[in-house]
Amino acid sequence: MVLSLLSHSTFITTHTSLLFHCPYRHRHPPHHLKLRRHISVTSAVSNNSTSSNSQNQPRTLFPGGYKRPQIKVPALVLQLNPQDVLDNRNDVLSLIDDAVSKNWIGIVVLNDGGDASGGKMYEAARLLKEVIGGRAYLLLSERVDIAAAVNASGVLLSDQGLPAIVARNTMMDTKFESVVLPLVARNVQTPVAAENASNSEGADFLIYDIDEMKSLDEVVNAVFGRIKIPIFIMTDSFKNEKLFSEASRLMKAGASGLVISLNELKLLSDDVLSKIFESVILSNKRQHEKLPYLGDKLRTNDASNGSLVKKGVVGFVNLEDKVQQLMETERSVLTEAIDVIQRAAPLTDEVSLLVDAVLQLDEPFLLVIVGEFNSGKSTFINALLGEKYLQDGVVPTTNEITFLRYSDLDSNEEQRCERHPDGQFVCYLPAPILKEMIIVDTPGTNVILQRQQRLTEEFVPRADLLIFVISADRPLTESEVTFLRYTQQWKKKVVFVLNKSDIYQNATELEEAILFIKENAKRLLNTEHVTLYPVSARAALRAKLLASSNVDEKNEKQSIDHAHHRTSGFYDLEEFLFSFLDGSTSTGIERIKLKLETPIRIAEQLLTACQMLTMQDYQQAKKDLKSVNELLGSVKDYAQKLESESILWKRKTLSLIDDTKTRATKLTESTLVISNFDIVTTYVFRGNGGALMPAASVIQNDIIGPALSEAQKLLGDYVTWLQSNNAREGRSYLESFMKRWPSVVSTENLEELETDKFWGRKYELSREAIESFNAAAASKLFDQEVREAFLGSFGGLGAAGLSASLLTSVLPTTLEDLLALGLCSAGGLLAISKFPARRQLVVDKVKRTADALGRELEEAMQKDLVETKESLENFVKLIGKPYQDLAQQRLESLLATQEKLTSMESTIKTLQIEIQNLHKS
Ligand SMILES: Nc1nc2c(ncn2[C@@H]2O[C@H](COP(=O)(O)OP(=O)(O)OP(=O)(O)O)[C@@H](O)[C@H]2O)c(=O)[nH]1
Repeated sequence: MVLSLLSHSTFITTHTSLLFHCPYRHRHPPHHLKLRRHISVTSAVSNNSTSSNSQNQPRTLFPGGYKRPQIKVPALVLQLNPQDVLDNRNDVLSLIDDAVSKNWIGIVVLNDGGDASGGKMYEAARLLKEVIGGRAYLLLSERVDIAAAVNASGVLLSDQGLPAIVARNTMMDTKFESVVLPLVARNVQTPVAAENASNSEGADFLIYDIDEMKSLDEVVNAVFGRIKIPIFIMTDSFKNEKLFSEASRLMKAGASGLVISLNELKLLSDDVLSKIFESVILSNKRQHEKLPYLGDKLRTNDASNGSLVKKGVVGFVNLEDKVQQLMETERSVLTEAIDVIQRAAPLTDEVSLLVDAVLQLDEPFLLVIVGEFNSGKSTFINALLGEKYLQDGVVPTTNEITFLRYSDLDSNEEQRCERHPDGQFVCYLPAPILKEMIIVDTPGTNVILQRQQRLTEEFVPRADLLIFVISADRPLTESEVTFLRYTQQWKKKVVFVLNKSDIYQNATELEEAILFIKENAKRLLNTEHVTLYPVSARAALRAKLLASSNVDEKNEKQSIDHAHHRTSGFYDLEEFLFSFLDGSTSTGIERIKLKLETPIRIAEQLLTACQMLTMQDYQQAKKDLKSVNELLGSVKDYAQKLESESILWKRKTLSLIDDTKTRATKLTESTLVISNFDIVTTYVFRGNGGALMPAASVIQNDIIGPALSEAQKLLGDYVTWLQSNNAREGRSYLESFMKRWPSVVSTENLEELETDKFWGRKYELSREAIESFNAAAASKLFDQEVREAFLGSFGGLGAAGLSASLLTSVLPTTLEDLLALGLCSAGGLLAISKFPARRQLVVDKVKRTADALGRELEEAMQKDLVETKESLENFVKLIGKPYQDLAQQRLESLLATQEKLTSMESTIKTLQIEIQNLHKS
């Protein structure tokens, strides 16, 4: 299950919420716009890090921070001047709309037009943006400021223009809510400039200006093969009649497309264009090479495009059929999207918005009336309905979202209002307009009661069209502006109603108010077309009521005439609404588009939010995995530390052995002296067996005995040191894991981990080694060696020879021994001359025995050390493994989620384009 780890109840649980951008967030808790869910997050570094992350929301979620816009290739880039747009706007915009809808044009570049003022460029850009929508990218030449102001997709910089990074950062600063990087393209004329722009600058695509077609070969060789970003070719040398062949040639050679002017666009027939594109798609290998760079998404896009097309969008003659088909496609795509969203963020509350919106696809259009309290919403709705169905008044009257639906009641029947189990308040009224649409009355937006305000805000995403009622006595208040901005987060279409316009003294006052609202709304909504109707809802209602009442004819006529002049705006608005309901008009198609787009926009927002959450989780999971790996890896450091500390223990042990060796050697040397008459005679005559001789007793009692017990103690301490070190480290690892990931290293799991084996383990080879060294046996051996040395030398001499050695009692050294013996007994000389060698043999034997013991101990100590280290490593691996596996799985599942979200976004985008092209069917 995707994010299954997140639901692991015993993980550290942090409440994380992700906000859609909400203008009210500083004023009250924006609970309505939270993507609420509980995320169980693990943090190895700090358990608090996640909660603080969630508070400082990252600006983005995509690797490297932002999502890169994808450039469709092959495509045409249309480059035009502001004046081109402004001079003949309707024709030009419709031409562009057409070309964009057919997918010929992927990018529109608006030049700064040389002497064109910023104002003109801004105006032209807004018009273009409006007509293009999300179907193609709009880039402005050089003017980063205007690009940011009109929310264009990016900028085209000249060869000498701003550095790409500066342009990108400037745009990003102004588009802080966007997770899509602005596009930065560069105009180049030479291969070197092209390479610089693509490599070091990081431009997204290039427009290559070729002076002469003859330099094409140079460009092909030096540029196309080496530069990976899309390159669109611009040249004056296209001859219209030859355009097709030249364009095909260039694109087959590797160009991503051509830059064309408005005039060229006018001349290019669909036929020519489709031939160019087909020939390129069929034969251009570079196209395929580019796909990996452009990302899998493009391929998915194409695939989903194809699938949408296959599903029958193309080929419908009848708009209704097409709408029906689109709706079905949309329903199935969105049902899948709901599934993807629920899996990606299981506790997302807002998914219900999408569920509702999908269910409502079949429902009539949702016309939602919003506005501040007391602006006249209820009166306005009553006027639309032609009856005083709703209460009006100066105190806030609407506390609930109220759906007004059509019902076939006869006029005598009571109107029926009921609260539905899902919390909706629905009133069934017999007003004819409700046959075509559902009107939704909402609580005023600046009410002191926050609940009502939130209700309205929450409802905004579901609206197909917002009627924003502004009261003439306070046109565009600050809170209205804030609310308006918020509606744009959901990209809602807004129609303004300036109500109570009867309070203006004269037409000039009214005109001024209209101008003021329109100008400000244009800026706020970033659109050229602001629809505003000045009305007097009260007068319109009165007129309608009068018309339907039984007053005498003369009065009636007077009243209606009187009302008419005050309510003409209202009739215009009604006309607009009726044309809106008529699918055969352009506003009617607009309504269908809006209706179809409502769930799409919700899905878009939810998917973006899910991407953010998933990215946060992904980063966290990566940190977790890194941290568990580090923790596991740190055992090696510990082992190294243990190893180096153990050297001291070994040194101590070896030096003890060494001391003992020295003392034993000395004793041997001092014992094996001929002048030790007593000793010699005792050894020679006592014969084998019996108690140890004094020297051997000294060896046993004074040298080996104490040394052994000292060594035993030392090695005992060493073993304890190893064990306690291991126990301490093991426990500390266990605590670390338990503290950070209590669910994984739970006490229950521990039993399974058989930690007893770890804790109960003893490392005692060294102690065993020393204990197996037998002091008595060693002393006995020494005794024998000494005796053999004496016997071998003196055994055959007899008493005479031996007595001669009396002389030597005063002579301390071996040489003197020999000299003395030589003088006294020439016959003994030969026998005795071998004595020093024998003595040396004994000494060497003592040394060898000591050295062997030293080596044995050292080896045993090393083995104990290695076992200790291994057992700790195994233990840590054992307790860390479940988490390591889990963290790894989590990472993989989050990656899979990201892929699904991205592919869903792509499918939805394609669908959205289909919807936006609806008017072209
Ligand atoms: N002068 C004038 N007053 C109007 C007009 N329309 C409504 N009013 C008055 O404005 C006040 C508020 O009208 P409502 O229709 O209750 O306003 P509302 O926006 O529905 O109020 P809430 O539901 O409380 O948010 C009432 O006293 C209406 O009579 C109009 O066109 N002209």
